[in-house]
Amino acid sequence: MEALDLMLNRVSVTRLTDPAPTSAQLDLMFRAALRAPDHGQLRPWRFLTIQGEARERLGKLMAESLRVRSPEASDDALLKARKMPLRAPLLVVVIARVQPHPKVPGSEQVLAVSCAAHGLLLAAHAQGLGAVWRTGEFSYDPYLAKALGLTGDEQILGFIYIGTPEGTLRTPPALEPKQFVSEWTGAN
Ligand SMILES: Cc1cc2nc3c(=O)[nH]c(=O)nc-3n(C[C@H](O)[C@H](O)[C@H](O)COP(=O)(O)O)c2cc1C
Repeated sequence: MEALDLMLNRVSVTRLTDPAPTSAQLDLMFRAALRAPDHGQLRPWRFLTIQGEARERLGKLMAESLRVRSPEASDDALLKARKMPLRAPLLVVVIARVQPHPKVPGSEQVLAVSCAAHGLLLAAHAQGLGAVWRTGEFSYDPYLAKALGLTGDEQILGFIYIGTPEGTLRTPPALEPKQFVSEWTGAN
């Protein structure tokens, strides 16, 4: 696939099914992620892959974390939480590990990890896989972060759901650059 075709046409895919990416496909996705721009080459990222039965364990943890956060959560809400990770054959948890640095503020480190997540999405699309970046309440849940082994300087930037697209891909929305871009000349 041409690089520009990829960048112009990537869309998120929410309806995902088996098969999961192969380990060779995943390897390429992570290699693309690791090419993210990275001020100071701090490599401020870490990723967890979760597939197969581990998704059920993650769903159990999500339901537990919801119960801890909202003891009044309904059975329906708990069941929904439990099933969330089953929406794709494989999930990548994107984790930012912000470290103190004299020249690179934490916000820039988070931006670098966010670029890495975009690299994952692009490399998934380039290989005919489908992927979608989700956050939601569980990305910010300290109980879940701890259960997943995150330390105090780490944060979840998202769960990337990856699999085989079910059905045809959406047409990307046509946005006009001129709505967002203007030239600054410095004159006047
Ligand atoms: C940081 C971040 C968090 C997101 N979280 C969610 C989410 O929790 N649920 C969701 O449906 N979309 C979420 N999205 C948006 C989708 O990933 C996707 O970009 C959006 O649906 C537009 O689709 P497109 O990528 O095909 O343009 C998130 C995007 C970003 C960048």
